[in-house]
Amino acid sequence: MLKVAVIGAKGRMGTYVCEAVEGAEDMELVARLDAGDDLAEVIKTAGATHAVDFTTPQTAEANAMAALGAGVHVVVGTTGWTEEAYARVREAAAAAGKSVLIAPNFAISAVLAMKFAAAAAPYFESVEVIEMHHPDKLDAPSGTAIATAKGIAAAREAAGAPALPDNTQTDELGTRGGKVTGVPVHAVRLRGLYASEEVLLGNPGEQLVVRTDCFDRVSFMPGVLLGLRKVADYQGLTIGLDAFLGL
Ligand SMILES: NC(=O)C1=CN([C@@H]2O[C@H](COP(=O)(O)OP(=O)(O)OC[C@H]3O[C@@H](n4cnc5c(N)ncnc54)[C@H](OP(=O)(O)O)[C@@H]3O)[C@@H](O)[C@H]2O)C=CC1
Ligand SMILES: O=C(O)C1=N[C@H](C(=O)O)C[C@H](O)C1
Repeated sequence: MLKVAVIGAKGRMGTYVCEAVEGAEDMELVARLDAGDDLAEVIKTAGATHAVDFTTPQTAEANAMAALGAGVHVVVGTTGWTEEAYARVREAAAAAGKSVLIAPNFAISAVLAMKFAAAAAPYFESVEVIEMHHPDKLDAPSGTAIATAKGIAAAREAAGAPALPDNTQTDELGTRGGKVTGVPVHAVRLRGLYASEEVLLGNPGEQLVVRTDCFDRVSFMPGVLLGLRKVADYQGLTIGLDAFLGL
């Protein structure tokens, strides 16, 4: 039986995660943690084996460190990570002998969209990413868009694809988007939307669109439960759910 502590339990995602863990036959929800709680103390006292974090880009690293310090495996859905923060968590996980999964997106449609976009990217002259979210989101661009752009850039580099064509001479307002590893990323914040992403790939006379839409937070729950079930099987830090899906 996995004994799970949920960090950010009162949040939009945390509420769903608590419900999903409570509904899983092989899991027990042993702690609900929020801002102001002594994470390490509560996690230890509750006898947790695993912690899940859905909090804020400003707090996720410290929370992961506290959970590792309390001796549990950690699954993180919070976005806004830097390469330096990944390195610090990788080191802490190795020192603690525990495993960590940090995944920018737990929805199968989004994980596959990232894979499909990377697979297609070397075959097109142009690629741009448009992510569209609810306006309560704290970070832009989304963690998913950053991971998508990095995957596209890596695939193009491995294939020896040339730089993306763009003859823009002036863009004082930054309307050509932010460049993530050279790939333009555009962020839309619109009431009524939840979480969508489109990757536009263009060649002379043709376009491919890879699109994922999450309409409800329930879409992330199978991935979060899978992450909890599998994280201990993978040593150290894993970034992205794709490894756990055999992708
Ligand atoms: N990987 C994925 O598949 C997904 C990732 N996300 C990411 O998850 C994160 C959370 O999103 P969402 O649930 O919408 O955000 P919310 O703002 O709804 O929830 C965040 C929660 O974290 C709590 N919190 C803040 N600081 C701390 C802290 N130091 N310790 C413990 N709890 C704290 C907040 O409490 P309070 O309000 O009291 O400050 C709040 O309850 C975001 O980074 C988002 O991008 C979202 C969806 C899917
Ligand atoms: O904040 C959200 O809501 C989401 N955040 C994640 C991200 O930044 O990619 C995943 C999903 O898009 C929902």
